[in-house]
Amino acid sequence: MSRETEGVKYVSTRGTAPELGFEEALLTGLARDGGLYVPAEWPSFSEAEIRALSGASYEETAFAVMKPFIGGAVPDEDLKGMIEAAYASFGHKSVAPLSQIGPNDWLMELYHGPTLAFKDVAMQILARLFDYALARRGERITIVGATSGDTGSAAIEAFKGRETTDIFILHPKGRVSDVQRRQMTTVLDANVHNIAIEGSFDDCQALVKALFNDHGFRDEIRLAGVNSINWGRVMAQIVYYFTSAIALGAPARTISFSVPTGNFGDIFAGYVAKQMGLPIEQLIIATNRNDILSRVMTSGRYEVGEVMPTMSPSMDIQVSSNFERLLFDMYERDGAKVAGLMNSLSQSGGFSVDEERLALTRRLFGAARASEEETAATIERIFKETGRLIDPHTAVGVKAAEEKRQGKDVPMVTLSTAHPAKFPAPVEKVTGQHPALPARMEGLFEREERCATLANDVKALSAYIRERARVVAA
Ligand SMILES: Cc1ncc(COP(=O)(O)O)c(C=O)c1O
Ligand SMILES: N[C@@H](CCOP(=O)(O)O)C(=O)O
Repeated sequence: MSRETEGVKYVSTRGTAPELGFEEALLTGLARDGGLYVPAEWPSFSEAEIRALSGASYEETAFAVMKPFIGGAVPDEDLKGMIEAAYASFGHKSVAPLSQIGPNDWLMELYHGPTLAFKDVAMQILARLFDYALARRGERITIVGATSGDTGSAAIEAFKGRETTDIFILHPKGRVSDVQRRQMTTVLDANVHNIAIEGSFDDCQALVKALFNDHGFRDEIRLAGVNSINWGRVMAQIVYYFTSAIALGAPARTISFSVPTGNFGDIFAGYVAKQMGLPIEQLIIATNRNDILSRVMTSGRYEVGEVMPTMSPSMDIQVSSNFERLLFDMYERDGAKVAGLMNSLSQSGGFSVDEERLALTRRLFGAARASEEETAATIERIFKETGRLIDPHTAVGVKAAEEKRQGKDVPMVTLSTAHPAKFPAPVEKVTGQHPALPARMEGLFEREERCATLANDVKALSAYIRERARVVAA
């Protein structure tokens, strides 16, 4: 691994925004040319360095994996302190434990954080990194984020009450589960603002991007992002690919992962782990019937359609932000090419990927889509075979793993991205069992809710935020 990490540089996938250091990339979110920041180079670990992590705690591995992306921006002792604090509240001391569901099949339980979904793993450290940087600079920011349910609850939990930050979270009205909505709207801290948008998650995400692309507004409210457009989110998610692969025998063995996918952030973290030297055999893109990602892998055509509601609502997404980061690597980091593809996406709703580049990508990525019936049948089967309740997003991952796995000898880890109690209705319907919320969430359904409703209109949204954000432009 290169020890020369002092000045880690970040570049935009569209090639024209300024290169930034770690802290600026973190606070900037979306690049000013509309692209996403990625490190100028992927750091790499030797086999011996990966082997040395066997027996390390989650926190120790997190430090080793994230440090090369942070460089000198945070002194080691401070970073270690933030990592310890981030995971202290998790309900399992391994943070992301593995449990076996078949002879060579595993679930990685990513739902032991405060809001019961994998987003907590990154959000808990991200909030601390933000606070650290802002306190050092004596600055405040305004976070605006889009959620299909889980990012929003994790972000609100991580940023509530923080002096440095106001947070505005947009969710698609009526399209998140009751537990997800209440996890957001019952947080009444003065710096938290929930907004239900009359539209889909894609509309919410497009509104956030429009705010970022309005440079005047962006500078005025000191806009920052906590969606996976923010590199810090992806960075923190790389860690659990390392901990799980090492627990199952890496670097001596290769491991495959099936990843329930919507915005392509979580699976992109797996791709980065592979670039860093982790021996990953296969990464399976698991989608529900909003299957734009499985279609692009099969046909090469990325074509946006209507978002369809499913029992895995957090993945009801068509415009998948982080696919742009993969395209950047597929096109040898040619920012102009990526900008062209993204332009065609916004002008005509789609673009095509060259067949030869796709063929190379398919060496690592498989893709499968689970229908609603298949998702329900998988929840039922896993319950019958193992006595476990799994949530519908996890079920999509398990189904895709069954369909796409190559080689029975390679351990297959499905990312279990949410606790079943976040989506009780479909789980209870097929198993007859009601997945209970943990005791610490008792009273969630009795608490007062606070949430505004706005049309899918960027002007109305920016006016609403401007009135409430406490940041005043310098
Ligand atoms: C429970 C759950 N599973 C899977 C996903 C998909 O993750 P990603 O958007 O990183 O692909 C999400 C949200 O994004 C989620 O909330
Ligand atoms: N499924 C997500 C959608 C937003 O994705 P992100 O990873 O880009 O924040 C959610 O639950 O909000």
